Amino acid sequence: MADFPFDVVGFDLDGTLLDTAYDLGHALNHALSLAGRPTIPLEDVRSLIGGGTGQMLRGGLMRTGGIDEAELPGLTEELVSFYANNIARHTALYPGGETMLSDLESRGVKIAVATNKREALARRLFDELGLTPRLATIIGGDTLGLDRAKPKPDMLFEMVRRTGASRAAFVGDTTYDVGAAKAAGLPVVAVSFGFCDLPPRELGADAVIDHFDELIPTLEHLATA
Ligand SMILES: O=C(O)COP(=O)(O)O
Ligand SMILES: [Mg+2]
Repeated sequence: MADFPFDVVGFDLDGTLLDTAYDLGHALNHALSLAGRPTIPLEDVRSLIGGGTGQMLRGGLMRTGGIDEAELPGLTEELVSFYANNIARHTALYPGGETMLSDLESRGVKIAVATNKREALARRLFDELGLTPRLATIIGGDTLGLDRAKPKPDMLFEMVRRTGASRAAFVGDTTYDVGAAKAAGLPVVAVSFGFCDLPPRELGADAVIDHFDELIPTLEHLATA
């Protein structure tokens, strides 16, 4: 259908397209154990996801006694390597994700990803889930340099450039996503089922959806509003 208002829809990864909380939490707790810290419950891990692996580890260490800057680089690598080897044990698309992606594809819309996760981890995860061939581009938090990660707009400008989008929208779950999209001048939809670092309706998105079934009608509505 050529009349869909957007030719590219970009997605955040963690807490938006994929529920990664269990596998990320498992990796964080592995790193905390190596540091002699207590583990933290999965429910508490969710609020630490969105700023990238380094931020999640810092948050976990803060909650369990504080950060020792000297041990941070080594622990980060331990976390990343454990996560890479256990990346898709319990990770899956959120409900309705498969249908929503097919519906966008059938309208000729390109699907892109801009995540603060390291690009190599994102690629590995999408490869394991068989989703990589469906993605026009994958931009990670380190792709342009960590200083240009969301909430800076750079990753979304790069997404538009790489996909040749004439009209793009973005979908995310945190202030990092909404901040980046707004700074890049893109309409943004927040998902209330993600890791949301603020109550979803306070994220400042142009619309909030509670299920992926709502995404296509919401984007159509946004384009005419
Ligand atoms: O790994 C993270 O903490 C963030 O990743 P996201 O940008 O896909 O939410
Ligand atoms: Mg996210």
